[in-house]
Amino acid sequence: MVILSKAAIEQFSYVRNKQAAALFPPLIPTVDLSKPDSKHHIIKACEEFGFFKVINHGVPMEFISRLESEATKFFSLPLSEKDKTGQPKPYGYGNKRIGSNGDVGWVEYLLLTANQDPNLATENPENFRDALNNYMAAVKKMACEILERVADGLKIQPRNVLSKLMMDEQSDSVFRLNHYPPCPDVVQSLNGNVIGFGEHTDPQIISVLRSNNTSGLQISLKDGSWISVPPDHHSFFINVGDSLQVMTNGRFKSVKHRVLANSIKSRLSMIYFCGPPLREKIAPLPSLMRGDQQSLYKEFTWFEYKRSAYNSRLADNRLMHFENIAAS
Ligand SMILES: C=C1C[C@]23C[C@@]1(O)CC[C@H]2[C@@]12CC[C@H](O)[C@@](C)(C(=O)O1)[C@H]2[C@@H]3C(=O)O
Ligand SMILES: O=C(O)CCC(=O)C(=O)O
Ligand SMILES: [Fe+2]
Repeated sequence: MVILSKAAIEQFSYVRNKQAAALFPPLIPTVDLSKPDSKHHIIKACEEFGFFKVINHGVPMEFISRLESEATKFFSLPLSEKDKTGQPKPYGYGNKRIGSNGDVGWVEYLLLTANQDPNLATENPENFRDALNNYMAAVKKMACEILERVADGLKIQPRNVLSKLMMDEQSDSVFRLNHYPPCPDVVQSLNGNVIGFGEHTDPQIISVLRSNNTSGLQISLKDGSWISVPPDHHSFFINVGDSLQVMTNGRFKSVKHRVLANSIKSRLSMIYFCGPPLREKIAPLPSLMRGDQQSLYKEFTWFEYKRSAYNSRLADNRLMHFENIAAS
């Protein structure tokens, strides 16, 4: 067996990445929320990538930094302290295991409901809770604005047809803090990749992601190739989720994404998943359906979709079970 030196391994992964970058230059669409015409850019990005970056978002940097510092303090606690939060069922503190169907990754996380006061079992959780509430309120407002611009861009009325789902008191939104510690195995693995969070699509309407300046997030393009998303700690990234794919009858595609672990730097990300109320029917918006166009999906509620999603593995195609075969 040939044993490769570390330098040789690095050379391999450099060549691979260089080729990928040459073929697929970084082309993440950026939307400036301060621009009145941003709705057109949002629609284009949702159609082409199911993903875009948001600048001039209006979320105070102070809220972001405070939450980052509280989250860093939380993840620095001894494991026994973090475990007091309780295992994720689905909410709680999780370490390496993602969901309950056998997925694992180089990650620890805190998963919380976004609509109730977070249940934090640490000593003096007041500052953390306060930072979470301020951050979530500001991000929710921005997500609402984005969904209203989506409605405007799609020329559908009323403009809160999508945003009202996540603004509903009973919306089933989720908040997640992910911490990816530096991973020593990255340099030892042959292709230089260790999975932090395996490939998947998010089940909700949209997800609003912010991370520190450590790379790792990748999105899959329509041709199946992966591109790295350059980190930007001042900006947010929006993922189209499965529910929005259905509501647009497939015009927008939920973006497949994953996170690769980093050998040197830790990554901290915070994601707000905008979910509808459990009772909500998830179906194509009638005003988007032309003539005799049929729904690509059978009718289902968010409760039904969520139940099915939480019984699936990360990489599964969750919408497959809800496709309307008669329409294809
Ligand atoms: C493996 C799983 C984790 C997940 C529930 C699931 O069974 C399949 C969907 C996963 C996902 C991906 C996006 C979000 O991070 C998440 C909270 C969600 O709503 O769906 C996770 C779920 C989880 O970690 O519990
Ligand atoms: O941590 C990240 O940057 C992304 C994680 C993710 O996709 C998720 O939690 O659903
Ligand atoms: Fe995700």
